[in-house]
Amino acid sequence: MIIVRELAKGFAVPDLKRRPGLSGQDPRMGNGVFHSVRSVSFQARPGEVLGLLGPNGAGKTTVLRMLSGVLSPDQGIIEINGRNWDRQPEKMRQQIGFLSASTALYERLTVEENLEFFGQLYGLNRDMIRDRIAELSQQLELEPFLQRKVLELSLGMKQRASIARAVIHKPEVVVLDEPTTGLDIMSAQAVLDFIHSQKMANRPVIFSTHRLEEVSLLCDRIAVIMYGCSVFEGELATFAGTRYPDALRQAFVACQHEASRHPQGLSGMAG
Ligand SMILES: Nc1ncnc2c1ncn2[C@@H]1O[C@H](COP(=O)(O)OP(=O)(O)OP(=O)(O)O)[C@@H](O)[C@H]1O
Repeated sequence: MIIVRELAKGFAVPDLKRRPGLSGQDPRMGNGVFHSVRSVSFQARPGEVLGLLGPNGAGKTTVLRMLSGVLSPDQGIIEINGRNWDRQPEKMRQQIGFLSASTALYERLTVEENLEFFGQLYGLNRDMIRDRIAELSQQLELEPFLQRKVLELSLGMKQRASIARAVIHKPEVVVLDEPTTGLDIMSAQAVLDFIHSQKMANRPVIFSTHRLEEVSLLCDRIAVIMYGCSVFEGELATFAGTRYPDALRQAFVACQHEASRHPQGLSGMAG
């Protein structure tokens, strides 16, 4: 189980007024600091899939980077299976499998060589790496291109190989930042099937997406983030009823309108 409570993260930014893409009413601008994430909370139990939703720039990637140990939070708690890891980024990396747009593979190595390399980095022995590659090859349909160099792969193949890299160490929690963005239908489906397989294996999965069909297909819970605050956290059905994905779209748009009306005073709504 992963519990995230009141995470916050700000970045020192010398000239906030000149930052592109920020609306004049964005309450996150401070004195030389942009408070990218102000207060985000959610949880996912074993076998639950949690969708992280929010408009561009809401703070989703920043939250996920804190979960992965890439960024340390200014405030808040990240607890995995009863232990608080947020001040131990090295240990956190062992607990979490994190995929983001910057999860890189060595282009001149084959997929299998990449997985062996990253498996060794995580301290897995030869047998463990072999078993894990076999398991992930099946889950992510990697067999046809395991022996191919990464530079020869399509975007969809690369993404599946990157996911395998991210979870080679069999983490407790899987965290995926927009895992299907830019993928064709078959590759996106392979990624969604993988998320489902993690759910079946009783592992919590947290993923961010702008695709509401994916949310309605896969998610048990959602966390909606606006201006760096979670404005809803709870079961999908509580947020949007059961008529997906139309009702979900309507609920999300209504939530965004409401948040834009008083962005300073956002407070969470638990479901
Ligand atoms: N290192 C940083 N320094 C300054 N500002 C940052 C930094 N990282 C993120 N931000 C800002 O924090 C805000 C939230 O960014 P983030 O990438 O977390 O949003 P997001 O919800 O993932 O957006 P998208 O859906 O477009 O991917 C943005 O305004 C972004 O420019």
